[in-house]
Amino acid sequence: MCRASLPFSATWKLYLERNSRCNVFRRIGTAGSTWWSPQCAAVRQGIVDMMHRALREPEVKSVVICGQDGKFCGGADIREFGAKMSGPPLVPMIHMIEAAAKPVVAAIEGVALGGGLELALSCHYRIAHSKARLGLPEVTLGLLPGAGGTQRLPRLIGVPAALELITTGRHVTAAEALQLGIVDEVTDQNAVDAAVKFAQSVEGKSLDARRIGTFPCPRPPDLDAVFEKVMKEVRRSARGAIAPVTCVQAVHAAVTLPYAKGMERERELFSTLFTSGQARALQYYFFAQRAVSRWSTPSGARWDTSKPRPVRKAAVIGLGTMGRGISVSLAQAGFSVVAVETQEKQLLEAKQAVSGMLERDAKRRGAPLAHGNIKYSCSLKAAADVDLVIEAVFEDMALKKAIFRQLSAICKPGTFLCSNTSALDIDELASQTQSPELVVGMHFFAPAHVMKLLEVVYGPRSSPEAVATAMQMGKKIGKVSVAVGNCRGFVGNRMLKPYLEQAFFLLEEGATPEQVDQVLEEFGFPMGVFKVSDLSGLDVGWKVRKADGLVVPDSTGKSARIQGGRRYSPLGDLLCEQGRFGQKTGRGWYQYDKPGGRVAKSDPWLHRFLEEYRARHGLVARRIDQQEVLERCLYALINEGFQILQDGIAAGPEDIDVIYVLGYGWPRHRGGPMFFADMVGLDKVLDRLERYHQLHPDVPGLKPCSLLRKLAAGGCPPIHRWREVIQKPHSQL
Ligand SMILES: CCC[C@H](O)CC(=O)SCCNC(=O)CCNC(=O)[C@H](O)C(C)(C)COP(=O)([O-])OP(=O)([O-])OC[C@H]1O[C@@H](n2cnc3c(N)ncnc32)[C@H](O)[C@@H]1OP(=O)([O-])[O-]
Repeated sequence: MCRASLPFSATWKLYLERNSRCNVFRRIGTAGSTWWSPQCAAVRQGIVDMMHRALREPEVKSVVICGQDGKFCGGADIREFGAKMSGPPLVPMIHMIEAAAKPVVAAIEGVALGGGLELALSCHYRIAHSKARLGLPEVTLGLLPGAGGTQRLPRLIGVPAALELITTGRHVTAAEALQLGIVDEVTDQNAVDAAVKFAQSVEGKSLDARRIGTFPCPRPPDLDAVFEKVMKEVRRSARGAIAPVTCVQAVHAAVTLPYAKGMERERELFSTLFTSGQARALQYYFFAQRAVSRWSTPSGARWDTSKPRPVRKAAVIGLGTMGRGISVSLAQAGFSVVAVETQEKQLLEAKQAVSGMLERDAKRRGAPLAHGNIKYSCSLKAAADVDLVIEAVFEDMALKKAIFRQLSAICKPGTFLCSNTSALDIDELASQTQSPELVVGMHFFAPAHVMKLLEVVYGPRSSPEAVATAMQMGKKIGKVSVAVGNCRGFVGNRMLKPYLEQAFFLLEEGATPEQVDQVLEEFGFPMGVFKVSDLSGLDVGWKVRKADGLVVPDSTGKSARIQGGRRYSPLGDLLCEQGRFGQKTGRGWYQYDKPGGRVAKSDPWLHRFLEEYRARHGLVARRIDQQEVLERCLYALINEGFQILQDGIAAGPEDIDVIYVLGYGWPRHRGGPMFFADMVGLDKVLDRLERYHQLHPDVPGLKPCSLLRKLAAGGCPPIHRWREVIQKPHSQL
């Protein structure tokens, strides 16, 4: 319950009590509550009652609303969305605060997010601690600020700034909030004390100019053009997400309608989003991203029982693109880094490149330069005294093995040896060392200093301590780390294989790269599979396929379309043989204006090549519709995801979904591949896979995995119950 105290003569403090780290509304009140839950109803009731008392009692001249333990409020409790709302409604409560005849001041410490900021905006003044963060992140949960945020913020800070904050959900610092005019004062001292002092200083003054709901909304002179431009931009970057677009509509209402009508419009739009599948997906993803830190392995090691060892000094071996990005990430996080590249010339180039990256980043963030944290060396011996090594040399097992053997001899006892391999066997690398329990994979994604994802790969011999240390290290450098088992390609790249394979098969059967890419981009991927292939270089996969012995002609001299009894498409290999490696050579699945060009253009050569290829192999092109493109690519990938769960390579569907959203451009508003399967319906996914497998019996990737069958046979339990089925291998569910 809210409680009031009178520590300062005539100012009441309304405490928003909480007992959690984030102070969401659920936890305002000792048991925790949301605006919708009974406990939160009690909180709202408490605020309403206390406000009534404060307004009634003549000796009270002002009110301060604050959180406890240094946090104002993180907004509504997402877990409890959907529960029936009881108690005083939120919006009238906010109106009651705004209409109060005595000054109400919000003392913002920690965070004021979502409904928390909306509450603060209903106060007449806002005082923030300098370390506080403020924002309306509802859009990231598939919602819009539904308690007046879309109507008050533009009135307070103007339409362009409000649109930017509401459509991105970006948090701002207290300093930026002051600059924008969201808060009235920022303090380094105790914000509650400052707010109380401030409240006392404005007692008795007119509040007419302080009620944001009564402000006219500033109207840009070229209103239609402004909104048209913003809408176009938001639609483009939203890639099918509806919440950002709806946010723009809500802000438009603030400008074009009187306040009360604007609030009605906000409520209508909020209700539409609230029940949408996208909101479900984004809220699932919010928790999935947090769930992956509670990792476990099939051997029983767990996040809460395995202790990481401190790492102060780390070495990066190999300073190609990945090694440079990793060095930058480590240096920025304050680790002391030894960067090793055996060739002097490459070392010098890498040093310049890393310095440039650090400088640009420091400038962008206004942060101090982290140059001094990195020492460069041509010798592996420089890694002798580090606590952890990340090897990032070429994807070549023989080379990596040699390095692991040397590192094992050079490094001090207890040094963790990690490999940034994207697919190779961690156990094979561990077997080269004297202490295989210290070996894990740390698979970064390019560009390594930008991409948020890290796959931490444990082998059968990796110790829980090694996994815990790599996971913690990932967290320290700002990554979302996901612990995964050891297999070819781990989770992300393993699932990519059947997806790519289907894309190639579709070309053989009559599709074009443009058609496949368009379908995938309309689904929400930033780039279709063929554009990604051109960007990352076709030669990468070609090298791997050659090493795997797949690039061989058949008995008639044509490139083989069956390998090891299963269908194989040599299309990628044939392009590489023509020197078409993608953007870097100016030609790939598309053409570019020059080598290194970025804008993909349809290439008539490629279309002719496909026709000739089909003719050579006796394939007759057919019309392939959008649904088939999507289902074959995505369901093959999802099927592999189920196989990964069945094999225990990922502990749960959340791990896979986080990997796909953060590492492979899976649209966040679709939750991730496993969540998407849940939304589509497991029985439907199974049915379609069965059908496609009947049509293509030589494609094992289309054969539904037994876990999928089991889940479908068990009545398609919701995604949060899949773990129960996975953990009970014999369960019939
Ligand atoms: C009518 C309309 C009203 C309004 O417009 C709608 C809203 O307000 S929508 C809401 C708008 N608000 C937002 O979108 C704010 C979303 N939250 C955040 O941005 C960060 O959590 C916050 C900055 C608050 C703390 O960061 P941090 O210190 O790094 O800590 P952390 O992130 O690790 O979280 C700690 C624990 O709290 C959990 N949890 C957190 N938030 C919520 C929640 N809202 N709910 C439930 N739970 C939540 C989180 O899962 C975790 O649990 P666990 O079991 O330990 O894994």
